[in-house]
Amino acid sequence: MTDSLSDIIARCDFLELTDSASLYPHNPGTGLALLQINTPKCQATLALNGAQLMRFTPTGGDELLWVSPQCNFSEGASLRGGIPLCLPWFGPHPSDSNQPNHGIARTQPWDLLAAHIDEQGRARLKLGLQHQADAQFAHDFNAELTLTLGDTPTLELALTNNSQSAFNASWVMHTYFAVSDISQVRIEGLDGREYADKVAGGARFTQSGPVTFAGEVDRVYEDIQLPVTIDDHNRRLQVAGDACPSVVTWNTGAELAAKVDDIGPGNHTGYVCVERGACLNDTWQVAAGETRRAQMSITLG
Ligand SMILES: O=P(O)(O)OC[C@H]1O[C@H](O)[C@H](O)[C@@H](O)[C@@H]1O
Repeated sequence: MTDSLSDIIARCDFLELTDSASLYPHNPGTGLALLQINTPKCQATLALNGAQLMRFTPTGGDELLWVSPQCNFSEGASLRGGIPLCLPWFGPHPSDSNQPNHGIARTQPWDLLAAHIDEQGRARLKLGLQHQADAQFAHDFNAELTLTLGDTPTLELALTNNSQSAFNASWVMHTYFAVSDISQVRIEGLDGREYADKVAGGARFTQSGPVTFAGEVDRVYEDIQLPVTIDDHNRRLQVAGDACPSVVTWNTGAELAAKVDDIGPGNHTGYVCVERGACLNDTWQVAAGETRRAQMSITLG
């Protein structure tokens, strides 16, 4: 039998159950339970809704992640900020436009399966989601997300096909990075690579130089094996992936931000999404009974 959430929290003095009303008092929503993680190395906040890391602050350092001032903290909502996990499809559903964008994992309650401090003083939390075949996704699967929170965060995904036949799964770890000003941000490491431009209906272009943000940018790069770097004037962050060949770069720009309820006018300047996963031509085929694994890590420098 697995331990309950309250058993794990009672055992782990670095975990504390809190809620969005306490941590985000000005945000909309009916309220959401949040888990606060405090260790000598970092302070972090996790929503069990979506297994979504909302905040990550290295001790003595600056916050890594952005949460929209309009993020709707409600059960079953998609939370605008932090690191949503889009799974088992990225973007619109491949065949049914009535299904939600970006899959079902980000709006489901996940179970906290285990938590401990490892020998290097990092908090490790394992979360799980069981899906039974239904109208949204016609295969049983089990997803596990393991967060390792030291001076920097690492996220590992394990996806197991529990059904009798293979399925396709596209997914990304959709990180909202806090930036000083989007107009100053450059994403390095994609020069010369082809991308699908979602702003241009998926037309393909070749990246020239770093990605910059003078308006809406929504691009998917495939088969990227090396880390990409976010240069934000004040700091540089590396986003590395193991078995995360796709990179998505996204910011609404001013015009679209004003139309998106949970972003709002002017709020696009504070974030850049640099996402890693497997989508478009990198989509996973997961055989019956197979487990696929991937890892994303974020480091300074
Ligand atoms: O509004 P959401 O469903 O959270 O999607 C937010 C964005 O996610 C990704 O970055 C996609 O590439 C964008 O096309 C999408 O607009």
